[in-house]
Amino acid sequence: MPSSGITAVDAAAKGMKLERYASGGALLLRRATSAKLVSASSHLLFRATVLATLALVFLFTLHYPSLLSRSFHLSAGGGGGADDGARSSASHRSLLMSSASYGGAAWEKEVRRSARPSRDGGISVLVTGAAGFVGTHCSLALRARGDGVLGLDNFNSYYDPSLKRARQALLASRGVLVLDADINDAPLLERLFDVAAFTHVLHLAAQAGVRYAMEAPQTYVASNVAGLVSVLEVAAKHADPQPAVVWASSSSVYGLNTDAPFSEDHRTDRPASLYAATKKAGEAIAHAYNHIYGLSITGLRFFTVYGPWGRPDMAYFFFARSIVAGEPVTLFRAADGSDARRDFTYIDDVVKGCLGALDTAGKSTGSRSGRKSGPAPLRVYNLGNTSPVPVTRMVAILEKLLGRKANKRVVTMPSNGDVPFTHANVSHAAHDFGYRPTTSLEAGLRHFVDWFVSYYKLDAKIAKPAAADDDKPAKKKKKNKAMSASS
Ligand SMILES: O=C(O)[C@H]1O[C@H](OP(=O)(O)OP(=O)(O)OC[C@H]2O[C@@H](n3ccc(=O)[nH]c3=O)[C@H](O)[C@@H]2O)[C@H](O)[C@@H](O)[C@@H]1O
Repeated sequence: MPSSGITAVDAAAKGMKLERYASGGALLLRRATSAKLVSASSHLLFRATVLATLALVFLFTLHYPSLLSRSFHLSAGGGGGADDGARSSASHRSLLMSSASYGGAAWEKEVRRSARPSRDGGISVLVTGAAGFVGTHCSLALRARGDGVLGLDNFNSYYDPSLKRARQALLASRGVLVLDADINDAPLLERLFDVAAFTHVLHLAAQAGVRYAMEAPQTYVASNVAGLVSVLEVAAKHADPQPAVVWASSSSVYGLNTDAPFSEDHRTDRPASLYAATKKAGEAIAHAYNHIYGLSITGLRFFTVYGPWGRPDMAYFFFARSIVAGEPVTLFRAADGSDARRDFTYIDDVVKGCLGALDTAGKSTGSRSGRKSGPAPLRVYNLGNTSPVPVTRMVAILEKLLGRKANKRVVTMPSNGDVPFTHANVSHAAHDFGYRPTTSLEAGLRHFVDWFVSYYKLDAKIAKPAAADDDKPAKKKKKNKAMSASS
């Protein structure tokens, strides 16, 4: 009988192991409980796991020290406007998405692959703000014609980062890599220039938005001033050879200028917002880097760019949302009672302007040694539509396309940095690289609404007019009782 007094059947039933040993002729029964075995093996497993984790952390820290600090940059920087939770979770996700590959051989290979042109004579462009609105469209267009494109974006939460992620996915499907990285991360920028021979930088990363500058002034300085300097520093002093830089300035630099249409020769010393002031500062900074380091620099003054994959912080975009949701839209009227007007410019026209500017940029003349062989190009161009439209008209077009009336509230323009009108003269861009905007606001907003409805899956909610004629005034439609129509 077993010395324990427990039968084999009982033991089996209780999950015990019975083992028999012959020792000195006596039958010994040794009992070991499953619990003990499990406990012993999990201790071993736990120790092994801890050791392996420590070893991995040690190796990781040795190989990717900059990544650990980058996670701080990403969560501390950014545009703001959304809660910190969203920002830090976006940063955390960014870290996860990039940590596997930053800095290693596989990462370098991917960077080179994305930056390499696929056509003879193609250019290689580092696009900052590549997951932004203009950045996405320019990157796609460059890629489509066989140029190399490597994108950077910090995916901040100034507006919905999931839209930026969707743009990133679209770019990835076309072979364009967009790294989670901040333009103020100078070591990373240097590393990129060591890995890939960029011929051009299309610098579009910025803190955009005129009115938000009153809420978060420091983010404008960090992105539009410090960030620009960071990019120009690397392009001027580290890249070898120096690339040509094309960057996004803004129509807002014309500020309180009253001469119209706005020409590049007009005054730009009266900005109406901090946003405009940082863009104006950028133009002065560009002058200095061109002068000292022989960097070829082109500033593009964009005029209220709109279209598919656009920015949700812009009026046409959030007006569309409000119209669909039946929420009020607030329209600003100039102090003299006139409607505010904008030279709304369609994204495809702007993309042509950006590519034209890249193609005609001309070479930088400086080198790492700090000497320049002669003067380099320094240019600035308006990229507008040349036909300002009242904001009230923009809303009327949206109403027609969405098949719903807006619930309008008209107020006198608050003192928020806005200017009453913009109007571009584009003769310099037309002369130098054949820039000719061709898209009417009606046609452009139709493309936007098509995208908007499909991206946000609004088809069921919106009965779009079958074939609205863009250029004729809206026909009277049956009033949908569910829609509010006060003005
Ligand atoms: O052209 C530019 O340089 C600038 O264009 C836009 O700035 P903005 O023209 O002010 O564009 P929106 O914010 O979309 O405003 C468009 C118009 O709608 C008006 N608006 C805006 C918001 C609102 O609630 N109500 C309203 O009537 C504004 O006064 C303005 O006349 C961009 O937001 C800037 O980043 C860009 O640099």
